[in-house]
Amino acid sequence: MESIGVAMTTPMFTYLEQQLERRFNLFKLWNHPLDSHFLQENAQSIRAVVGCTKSGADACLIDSFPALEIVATFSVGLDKIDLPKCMEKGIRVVNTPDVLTDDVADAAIGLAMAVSRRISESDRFVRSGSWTKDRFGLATRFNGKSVGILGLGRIGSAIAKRAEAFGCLIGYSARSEKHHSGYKYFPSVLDLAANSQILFVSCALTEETRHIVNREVINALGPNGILINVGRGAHVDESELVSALLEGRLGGAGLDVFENEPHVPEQLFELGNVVLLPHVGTDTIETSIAMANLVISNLEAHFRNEPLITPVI
Ligand SMILES: O=CC(=O)O
Repeated sequence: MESIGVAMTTPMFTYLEQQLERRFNLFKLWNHPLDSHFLQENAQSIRAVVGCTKSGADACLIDSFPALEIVATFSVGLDKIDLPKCMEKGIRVVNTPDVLTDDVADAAIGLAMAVSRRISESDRFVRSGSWTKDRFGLATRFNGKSVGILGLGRIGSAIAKRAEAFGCLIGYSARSEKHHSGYKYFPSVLDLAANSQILFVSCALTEETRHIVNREVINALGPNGILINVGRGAHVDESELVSALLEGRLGGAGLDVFENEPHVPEQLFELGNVVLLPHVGTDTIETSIAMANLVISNLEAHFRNEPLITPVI
């Protein structure tokens, strides 16, 4: 397979780069301006694109490679791939589901715990020397809270399972009711938020779920409510979130994702009731290796004309 051109859109994980380099003719696109010279020399040999949450395959990139057969994303999220375009051109698409589910769910619970028990804030209190002069105030418990989950897919279900172990009462919103889950279904996101003390966002980003957490949903969650987002930044109307936190209309937030990564609204930096992560929900060594291996196995299967392991299209 050494002669097959594979284009990686941005640096994502050194191990993945090394494994791709061993098997394919790897083009690291960040080292090559996508100019006419590069395309003239290489476009015909590039049969696969490997993208990620930062940089996937938009219509322009897809059109640049006329021999493109498959797009593999080093992520479960598909929002950086022009799926209709891939469908139209008969380009296969694969992602990395399942292997990352537990780590994202762990990160979500970690954020909920960090916000409710004020863990990051109390860590800063100790480091700054404030403990020698003052007492740290009270937090609120995580266990036993009513939890709402937006999207009861693989990750949402893993969050629910963990929250259940903490004695939380689970409700969810999803496109359809999952009768076997045993959790309370809320057809309306607004009702879910009104009945939750902590709202987790873990659905896929689509046109229907963009800004699904809007001003009304935030207000329904209320001044004691906590929002946890491990989905995508665009699930939440970020400027509404910032003003709700500044005005005390929302109790707190734990965010792994933002609308314009890596840029985060600076007003959030001043708020103690907010915990901010740099989109690291999947970033453990174990999961990253499993994701990379899945990308490789899918590409190898494709080029051997074998069934794809995790096909999207
Ligand atoms: O955000 C992470 C992913 O989509 O895998």
